[in-house]
Amino acid sequence: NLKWQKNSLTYRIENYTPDMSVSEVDDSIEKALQVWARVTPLRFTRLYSGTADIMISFVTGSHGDYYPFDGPDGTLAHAFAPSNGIGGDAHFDDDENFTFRSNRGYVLFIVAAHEFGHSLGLSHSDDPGALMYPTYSYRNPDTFVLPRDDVRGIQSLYG
Ligand SMILES: CC(C)C[C@H](C(=O)NO)C(=O)N[C@@H](CC(=O)O)C(=O)NCc1ccccc1
Ligand SMILES: [Zn+2]
Repeated sequence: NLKWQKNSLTYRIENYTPDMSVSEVDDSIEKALQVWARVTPLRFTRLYSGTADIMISFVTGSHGDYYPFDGPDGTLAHAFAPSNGIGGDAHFDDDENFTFRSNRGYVLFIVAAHEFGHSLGLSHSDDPGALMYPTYSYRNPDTFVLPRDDVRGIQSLYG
């Protein structure tokens, strides 16, 4: 499944990292989804129970899929391409220090926006300025604008 066959998607935040407040996590996740919603017909609805298309969790080490996390740094998170079941789900390595906007630690909004790119069907980009470039670089969440390469990529799927 290259992409979702529907424009209305649901998400659920299953648990929280101790690194930030609940409202900071909620805000980071919501803004990360809006990054993609703004340039596509996609719409996201939050669920507080049951199974959502995009299940979001903070986990460490082995956590029930075949891709155990690796402690601090290295892999920060992973997400599964569109499909039913684990498809779309995003797991964040809670051995990282996630932050709301500081450049100490990893800005959750930026990591989440990258992961949701995968959740929607995007692979990594070789454009060093792209959000979907394989490695994290700090960007100010207050001034973040989705780079052109990412707009092109997502609109080739859902434009
Ligand atoms: C092979 C995968 C599982 C590596 C994994 C990733 O790309 N997740 O989407 C990851 O955590 N990559 C690191 C970089 C690395 O492991 O070398 C990363 O910084 N990912 C988060 C990221 C990347 C670019 C922009 C924003 C966030
Ligand atoms: Zn990635």
